[in-house]
Amino acid sequence: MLAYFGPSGTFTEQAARGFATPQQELVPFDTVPAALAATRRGETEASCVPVESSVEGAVPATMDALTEDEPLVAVAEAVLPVRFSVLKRPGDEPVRTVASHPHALAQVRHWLAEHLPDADVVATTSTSAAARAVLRGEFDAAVSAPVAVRHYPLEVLATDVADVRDAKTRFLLVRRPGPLPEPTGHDRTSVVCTVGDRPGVLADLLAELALRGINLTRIESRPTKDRLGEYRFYVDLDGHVAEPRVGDALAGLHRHCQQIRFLGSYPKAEPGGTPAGNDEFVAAAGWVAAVREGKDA
Ligand SMILES: O=C(O)C(=O)Cc1ccccc1
Repeated sequence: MLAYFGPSGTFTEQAARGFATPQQELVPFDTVPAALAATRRGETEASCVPVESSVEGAVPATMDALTEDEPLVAVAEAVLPVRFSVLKRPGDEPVRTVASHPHALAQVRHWLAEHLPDADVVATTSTSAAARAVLRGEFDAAVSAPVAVRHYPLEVLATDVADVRDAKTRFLLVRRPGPLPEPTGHDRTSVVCTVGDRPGVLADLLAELALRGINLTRIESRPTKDRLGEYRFYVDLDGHVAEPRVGDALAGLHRHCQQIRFLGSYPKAEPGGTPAGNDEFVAAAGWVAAVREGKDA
């Protein structure tokens, strides 16, 4: 069974369908923490959750839920193009309220200002939770994934709605810790670093990557929630922990962090980034090993 952030008809469901094996059952959960909790309890083999949007940045609910409680590790990622459909109940009633996930609302602000300027905008847990609520009569319209209309008998008011063309969202498939995916030469590694309050600590983290030629693809801070001004850093970098340079860099991060959590090494969904170029690191590690054994100098 594969858990996903639902209910039926979310963008996350589309991503989950891309990950699922033909015999794997997909199970929707109304929140990201609920989906992840089912995987932590072992009730589902894996969870598919949204992690990052090219327009709105990180999905805080996912970042928090991956850091709190028992560790889960990403084994795959997917990147989906995001365009919205606006759905309403059939009929001529005016649209006074529009609902959706905050990331969706942020991506259609201009469209709403132009086409539904008087409507109140309401945040829901997901885009399809908004469609479901429209069907129940709680709101008049929902900003949804185009597939939502297959799940909810609503009328399409508009399609292809997006203030930003070519918007994309990245999703992760996470499991309980176990064997890692094999390195492909085109991987991403994610970690969360909790650091103490001292001058230069962030520069120390970045130096571990820079001096090994490792490309940083994302760094985000989130409050630890323990004390005002105390943050965690979410770091995504090019490469796989099995590569000597990445392993060395993670060991370096570990030395600078009060806490560090490994969130996975997994194949990147899209081309780009720096090529691995690991040969000199492998050669160097081999030389050190030989020196230690007294076979080289
Ligand atoms: O609510 C959904 O459908 C999701 O999967 C989260 C989301 C919201 C907006 C854009 C992309 C993903």
